[in-house]
Amino acid sequence: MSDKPNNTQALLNLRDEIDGIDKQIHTLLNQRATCAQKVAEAKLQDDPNAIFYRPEREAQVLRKIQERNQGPLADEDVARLFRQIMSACLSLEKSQKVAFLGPEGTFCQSAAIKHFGDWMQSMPMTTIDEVFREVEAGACEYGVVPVENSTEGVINYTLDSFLNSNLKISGEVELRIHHNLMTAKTNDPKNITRIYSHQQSLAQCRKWLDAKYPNAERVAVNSNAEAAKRVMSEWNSAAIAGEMAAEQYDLLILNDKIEDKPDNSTRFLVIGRSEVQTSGKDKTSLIISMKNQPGALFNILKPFKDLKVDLTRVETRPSSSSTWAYVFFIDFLGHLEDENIQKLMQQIKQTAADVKVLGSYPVAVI
Ligand SMILES: C=C(O[C@@H]1C=C(C(=O)O)C=C[C@H]1O)C(=O)O
Repeated sequence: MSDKPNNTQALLNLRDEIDGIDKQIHTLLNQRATCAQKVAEAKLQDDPNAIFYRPEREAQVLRKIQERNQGPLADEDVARLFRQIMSACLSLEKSQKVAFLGPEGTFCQSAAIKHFGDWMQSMPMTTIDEVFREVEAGACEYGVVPVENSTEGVINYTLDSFLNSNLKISGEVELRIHHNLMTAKTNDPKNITRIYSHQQSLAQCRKWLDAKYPNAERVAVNSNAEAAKRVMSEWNSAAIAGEMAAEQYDLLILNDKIEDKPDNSTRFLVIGRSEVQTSGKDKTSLIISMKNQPGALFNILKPFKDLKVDLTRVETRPSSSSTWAYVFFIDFLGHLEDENIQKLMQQIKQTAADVKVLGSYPVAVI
């Protein structure tokens, strides 16, 4: 019998129990990974050009995890763990190249990692247009682009990119956005006279900046990560960016969570070249151009009411075809394969001048 105090023996016994559980988890993880490899073989037998990433199936797995979770781990935490397990399993089937609005350290990269896990190959692009082009050209399987922020509203450039693209929406990611003021570790905060960030981030922190740095010059750049890169070499500058950018560029966070609205979040879209099957809890996005006649908008929206389809977003954008003409970006709950959505599409196509389906995809799970 050990002469150590009783609680140490209890501790050792519990650690032995954890070792036994880890052994089981380890065995099961490799069993699961072996299954995923067999799924990949089955996919290839069915179609030599098989698509390995199946967003609908991943959404179903994550929903089941959350539904049956008994704790003590929180539902979202367990789902994030399984997100990483699926990411590792998918990488055994085929590594996924994912383009995002870079450079390294942007919230867009954080959204890509949240959705695809750590095993995907993230490829930073300079502009949203470049993300679209990389996926269209087949250089990347998927792309992640920002589409709306809870404070600043919709990101028009992303919507406009869909007007001239054949890409489909494969998924959506919601990310809580915390902005931080950061600077090079060698800088003296008292010398800050210029603050860099994306124009959306400057706008989301406007009140804080007005209060703390009313005289500092505010310079909008392509992305928050680019802002972080710049201040590495400027003694009198600071950047507003995410925690990931501070780590990426070894910067000192002077003030954290400086966004004016506490629930500040950004929604990102996952874009790809193929359609997504139904997951059981989906969303569909369309671009609709209307005939220029009285009641045209009413005629477009009436079928949604009649068929009880839940509209989640309606945005208007100038049409690229003619001056003063508009198109509508419409999101609603349901999948194109659903019976009531098929009825809805028939009625919309009768009244709209043109309908472009951007895709049906799972509602964001985590
Ligand atoms: C195993 C599969 O392939 C991939 C991996 C998945 C997983 O690890 O659960 C789920 C969907 C796919 O992205 C599958 O399609 O079932």
